[in-house]
Parts: sequence; C-alpha cells; structure tokens
Amino acid sequence: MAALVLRNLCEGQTVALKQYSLIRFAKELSRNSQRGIALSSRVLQQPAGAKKTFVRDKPHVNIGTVGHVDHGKTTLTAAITKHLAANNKAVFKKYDEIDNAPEERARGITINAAMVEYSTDKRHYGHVDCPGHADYIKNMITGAAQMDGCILVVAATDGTMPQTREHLLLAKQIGISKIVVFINKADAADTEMLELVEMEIRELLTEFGYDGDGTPVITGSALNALDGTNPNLGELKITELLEAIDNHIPTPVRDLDKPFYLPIESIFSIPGRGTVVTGKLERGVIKKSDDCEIMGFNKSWKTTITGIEMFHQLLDRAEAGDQLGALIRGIKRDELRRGLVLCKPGTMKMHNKIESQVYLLSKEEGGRNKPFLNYFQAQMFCKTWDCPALLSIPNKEMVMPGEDVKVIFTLKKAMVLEQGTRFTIRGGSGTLGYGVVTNILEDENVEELEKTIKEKKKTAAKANE
Ligand SMILES: Nc1nc2c(ncn2[C@@H]2O[C@H](COP(=O)(O)OP(=O)(O)OP(=O)(O)O)[C@@H](O)[C@H]2O)c(=O)[nH]1
Ligand SMILES: [Mg+2]
Repeated sequence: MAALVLRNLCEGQTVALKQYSLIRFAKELSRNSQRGIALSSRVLQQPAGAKKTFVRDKPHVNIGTVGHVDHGKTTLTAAITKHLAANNKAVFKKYDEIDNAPEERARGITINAAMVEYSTDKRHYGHVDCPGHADYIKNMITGAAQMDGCILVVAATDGTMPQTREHLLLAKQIGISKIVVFINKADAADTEMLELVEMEIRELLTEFGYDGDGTPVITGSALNALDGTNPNLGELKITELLEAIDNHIPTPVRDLDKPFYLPIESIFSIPGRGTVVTGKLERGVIKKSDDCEIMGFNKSWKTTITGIEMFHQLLDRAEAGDQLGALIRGIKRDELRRGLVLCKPGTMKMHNKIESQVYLLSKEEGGRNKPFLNYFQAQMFCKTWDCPALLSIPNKEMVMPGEDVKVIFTLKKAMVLEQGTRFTIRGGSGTLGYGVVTNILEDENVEELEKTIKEKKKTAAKANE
C-alpha cells in the first residue's frame, strides 16, 4: 500500500492525492494492523511467543466487494464484519476503519483496496474492499487480482452504472468465475425499481458470460444492517448474502504441488526487522527459511524468507490461496515495487515479447472509437503489475475495436509472464481490451525498436507533407 502511494505520486494522479500522499504514507506504515495481511512493525517486534499462530481449521477463500462508486461496498463490508462479530467470527471494522486514509475520509470514497478477515461456519475469508471510483481502477484491479469470487454491489437507486460494467469485465478477465450480487440501498427504492434493477443485472451478468439466471441476487440495505435498524432489509439480508457466498462461490482447488509463486501487492519496511512483501500465494507452499527469488521490471534478487504471517498470526508454512506477508532478508523496501514476483529460485523467467490473442472492446463496450495502428502504445495490466507495451499486428497495418485478433506485444520492461496468463489492456482512462498470452517470443531490444518506430513515423510524416 505504501508502495502504491509512492506510485500514485510518481505517476501524477490528482493533485489532491499528491497532497495527501505523504501523510498517508506515514499513516500507512502505522496502520498495517488494520489491513490484516500486513505485518506491522509493532506486531513483528513483539516476541514471537506473544503472537497467535494461525490455525488452519477451515478452507481459506479470497473474496471482496466490487461495483460502481458510492454504491455501498465499504458500508456492506463493515456490515458483514459487524454481523459476524456478534458470533465471534470477525472483528467489527467500522466504516472509517476500512476507509481510513485522510483523503478517503475527506472525500468519502475508497481509494485503496482494503482487507478484512472473517469466518463463517464453513470457511475462512479474506475480503478485499475495492474502490469504485474510475480514477482508482488500477487499485481495483490489484485488489481483484487476488479474489477467488466477488460480491458485486449495485445500488438500487442507480442501477447498473459504468464501473458496474467495467468491474464485471475486469472480474471476468482476472478469472473470477462466480459472483454474488447485492442490490443495496433497498431502503431508498420502491419494489418496481428493485425488480427492474435485478432484471438489468441478470442481463448484464449474462452479457459478460456469467450465469445471469443462476447467480444469487440478494436485495437489502447495508446501511440498515450497519445501523441495526430494519432487520428485514438489514441483518437478515447479510445472513442470506453470507449463505449465498458460502454456497455459490466454490472453494478453489489450490495448486500446492507446483513451485511457489506470489505476485507482490505491496511492500513495507519494518525497522529492525527488514522488508515485508505481501500478496496472494498463487501456487505452491512456502516455509520459513525457504530461499526465494524476486523478479520483474528487468531486475532480480535472490534472498531468503525469514518470517510468514497471515492476518497478524504467524505461520511456519503458507499455502496457495493464502494472503500473506513474507519477511525477506537483505533487500531494502525502496528497491522493490508492486508488480514484482516472489518465487522459488530458478522456476520463473522474465520476458519482454509475447504473442497473444486479444479482444479489443468496441466503442459501445467502452473501448476506443479509432482503429489500433501498429506500434500503438497501451498499458498492460497483469496480476499486480502494469507496464507500457507496444502493440503490433502480424501481417496487418491496423485492427478495429470490436475485433478478436492475434497481437504481439513488446513490453518496455521484461516481466514474469507465462503462456496462458491473462491480461488487460488499458489506455487513456479506460479498458481497451483483454487477452491471453499464447506464446513467449524471443526478447526484443526495446531501445532499438523505439528508434525504428521513430524513424518510420518521421518518414511517414514526410511522405504526407
Ligand atoms: N440509503 C442507503 N444509503 C447507503 C446504503 N449503503 C451505503 N449507503 C450510503 O452510500 C454512500 C456510499 O457508501 P460507501 O459504502 O462509501 O460506498 P462505496 O461503494 O464503498 O464507495 P467507493 O468505495 O468510493 O466506490 C454513503 O453515504 C453510505 O452511507 C444503504 O443501504 N442505504
Ligand atoms: Mg468504498
């Protein structure tokens, strides 16, 4: 998260965000304990004996809230923890404990994806509350990249909105196969409106390849549940929602036998202890004292894992699916960034050129209205990283939005990529398309390529004079 703040600074997001970022940066370091997965300095400096050891007595599943800005995702997240806290299955997280950065409080919106933990009788959950605002879609992608299933929140007062569509598209692309819908703000809408919104959502789910008829849709009021008023729309609906999550979102089959692999989501520095990287372990098993390799953005490091934690509890062994923090030896926080990968030494490789099959969104789907010419530069988002990438189309000069095509991408930096990896292409402020890596190609000299492109553009401009 702290890394994210720095990134926001570097990448010139809104001025307001910059002003708040330094304060947030300082706060982030001290608020790790509220995020669940991160290892806070306060916590890690305690003698190991003072901390609980994580007991794996239920399957762990990663879910979260997605949907348009202000539709009630954070209110719902707080309401779920309140409901389960009454049964000792969660710690109640108030609304402003989830949205706790100064700018989030000032603007009343979620900027960073936040994490809470709770259990039902059936499973243990890590829940990421994603931001809905279009400006923070990057943070939503990173948050959602870790989910096994999600709760799509749609306010009955608005119905489906642009980020409802965009989040659904990204969820599909990230590989989330099952969704549960919560139609929120039922306290502020009439029955006719609620029915219309449900129909609209079911249609949208079908359009994006989900089971529109079979997806559980629960209609209620997160605010009523949080306030403890109107139990028929509040409390009871949270019970229904949790049952739907337990039953509709399958426990993923985890890849425990493969070498471990964790896309890094954030990096923290713990004075006196070292650097912690956090993220979801995608596959394999890690143990304390395991050797590891960190790689991405043209660089790599070899080091050792000296501690593992999940939700403030210590683990000797973490397995695929766990949202964890790993303490690593001898690398400074500033050397690392979100998007790097932690893996078993020698098992992964970085590449900067791939062949892929891509679907480019049509204008109606929120895509571009102009054709894509050779060497169009887009931003590729994959797992927790994003990197500029030049698009080229074999044997063609251009492709149109709405086309499903074979595309070659040359990335500005070599990243960890594999055949079958899914990614999203964004540009300007929106999603332009999505695709899957079909082949790894021989690395390209990016500087040479850029020179050639410049020359070609110059020649073309001269010819047009
Ligand atoms: N009437 C009514 N208002 C609600 C309900 N749930 C949330 N709200 C209000 O809607 C506003 C937005 O709620 P949030 O929970 O911040 O929405 P969000 O989806 O997390 O917003 P972002 O994270 O910024 O995208 C707040 O003023 C809430 O009090 C509800 O069930 N009924
Ligand atoms: Mg929110």
